[in-house]
Amino acid sequence: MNHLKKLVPYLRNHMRQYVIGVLAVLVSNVAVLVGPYVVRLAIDAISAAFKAKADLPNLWMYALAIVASVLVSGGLMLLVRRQLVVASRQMDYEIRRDIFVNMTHLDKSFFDRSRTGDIMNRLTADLSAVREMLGFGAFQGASVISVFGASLVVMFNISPKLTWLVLTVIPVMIAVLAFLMRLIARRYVKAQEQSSLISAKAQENFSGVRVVKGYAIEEQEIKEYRAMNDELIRRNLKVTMVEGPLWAFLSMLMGIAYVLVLIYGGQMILRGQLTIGEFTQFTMTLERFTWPIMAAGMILTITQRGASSWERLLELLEAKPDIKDEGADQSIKSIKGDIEFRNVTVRYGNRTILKNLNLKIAAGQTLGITGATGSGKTILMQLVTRLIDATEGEVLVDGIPVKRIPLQVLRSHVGVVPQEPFLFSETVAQNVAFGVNTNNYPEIPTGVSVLKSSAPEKVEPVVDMQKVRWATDIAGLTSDIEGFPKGFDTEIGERGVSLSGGQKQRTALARAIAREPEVLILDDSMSAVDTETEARILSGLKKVMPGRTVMLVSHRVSTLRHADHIILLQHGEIIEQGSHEELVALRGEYAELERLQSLASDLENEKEVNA
Ligand SMILES: Nc1ncnc2c1ncn2[C@@H]1O[C@H](COP(=O)(O)OP(=O)(O)OP(=O)(O)O)[C@@H](O)[C@H]1O
Repeated sequence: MNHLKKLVPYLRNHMRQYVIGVLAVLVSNVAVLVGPYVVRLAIDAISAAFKAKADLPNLWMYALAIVASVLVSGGLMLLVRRQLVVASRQMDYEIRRDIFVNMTHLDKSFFDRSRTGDIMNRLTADLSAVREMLGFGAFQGASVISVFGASLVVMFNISPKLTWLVLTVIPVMIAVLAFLMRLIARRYVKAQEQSSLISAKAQENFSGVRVVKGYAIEEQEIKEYRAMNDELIRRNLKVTMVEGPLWAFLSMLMGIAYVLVLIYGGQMILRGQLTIGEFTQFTMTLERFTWPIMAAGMILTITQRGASSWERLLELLEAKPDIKDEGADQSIKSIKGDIEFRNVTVRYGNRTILKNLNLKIAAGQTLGITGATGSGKTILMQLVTRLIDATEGEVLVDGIPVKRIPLQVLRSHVGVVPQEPFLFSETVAQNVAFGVNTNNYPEIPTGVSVLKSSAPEKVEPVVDMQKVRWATDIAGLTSDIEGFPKGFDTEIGERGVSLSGGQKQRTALARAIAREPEVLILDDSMSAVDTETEARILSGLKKVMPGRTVMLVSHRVSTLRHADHIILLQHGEIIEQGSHEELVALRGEYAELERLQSLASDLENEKEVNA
């Protein structure tokens, strides 16, 4: 329950709404009890008139008093909803906003470990459970306490003996509730975990729909999805199986209390210890009194669910990035592009990915990197933007250890085109202009009430079409775009489904070029582009990006020969390095690669000629 304390800052922001809401609940519930009291007065007045054979009292006054109490109580309940339910909606937003902001600062390793579907489930289902606890739960909780207290006072006032009789069933109820609630909480968490797995499965199936269809494994996926849903139903039923008997048992206990009151209360009337009016008021109040006991179970369920869900959300809200910006020298505003790897070793567990690597790239140089799959090429690139940090040794940019350069500065001056491009569901132009002019977005405040912070100004993304066109020209994409139905304004579906692999890669390349970065990293990012187009793009790049450092990963010798210096990685170590000519002359692995690729290319040309 310690983690619930972490909700306090959010609640504190809405203190006024909670105070007004809870006060209104109290007054409303006291007003409700006025009804039975007026009924008692009316019945006793009628009985007295009947006994004295006098005229009937004016019943209109009683009726009006009952209507007035109902109106006051109903009106206040409306006010309660406006305060507590509105506050819970606002906190729902505040928590979601804070989680979103925190998550955008987490690094790659967190997302490597997490499943998107699970995160989405937490941000929807778990957040709803927390909202329900903060709004409906708080509202009902305040109601339960006030109705319970006020009815108890009224009942004691009418007859302490009858009240004690009713109270004999309470300890049994509390014991049963306490036992079953713990069971419900455990089973609820298991159901939520399964629900997350299902969301993750659906999300992966939809994003990977081409693989699923390509392998014709729809039936298998449907079967697995069904089995997972069956398990969810089973787990939810296990929750219901406890909840069902719980309500039945509580109703039975309250039924017993009613029977006791009827028998004993009836005898008290006959003995003249209680008037009929008092007895009626007692039973009517008892009806109100039973509600909190029954509702306590529901509120505990809501609270248990909310608390378990909040714990799951805290994992997102409190996750800390492994790569931190502390110790950065904030006076560094830009970089030039000299890169050095000094005795760099990278390990994952006991696997060594890069071994004591030393390498220098002067600003403006193009470094070619090749090596078998899994030899550590991508990891080497990721060290430059600090997507990961070296386990041992140092990476330096302009002679400064990367840890001392603010992350924002480092990353905004390095353009990365990853192996698998990711495009957003926006227009081609917006996708290319994605990383340009991001500084004019106001920072989203966190940890503050939505009521106190003004809504962030709407910043329309300004697309500098001249720059976009310049970038797509270099990336060899302009003629493709002009062939699209709406040119640069063509919407790209989720993950760019309407583009070919090569077009997607070139869009990602144009995006990196548009930022005019000091360092450009191309991680095998033109594998789907034919060699001729690639050669054109690379020589175009050289012309427009003089003085900029390029790191070029490729398996193609035809690509690598554009580099000033080439390294060949094997199991995380540089086994050969030099210029293209030097490496060919070395007659090592690189020369063998070149020989095989020229042979393949000659064979290809021969085939074309014969055809
Ligand atoms: N998060 C991780 N945890 C554990 N091992 C990892 C992680 N990321 C990468 N590796 C491992 O590090 C090694 C190097 O990976 P890297 O992606 O750098 O290979 P690569 O040379 O770029 O290969 P490819 O040409 O196939 O892209 C691989 O064996 C990979 O399995």
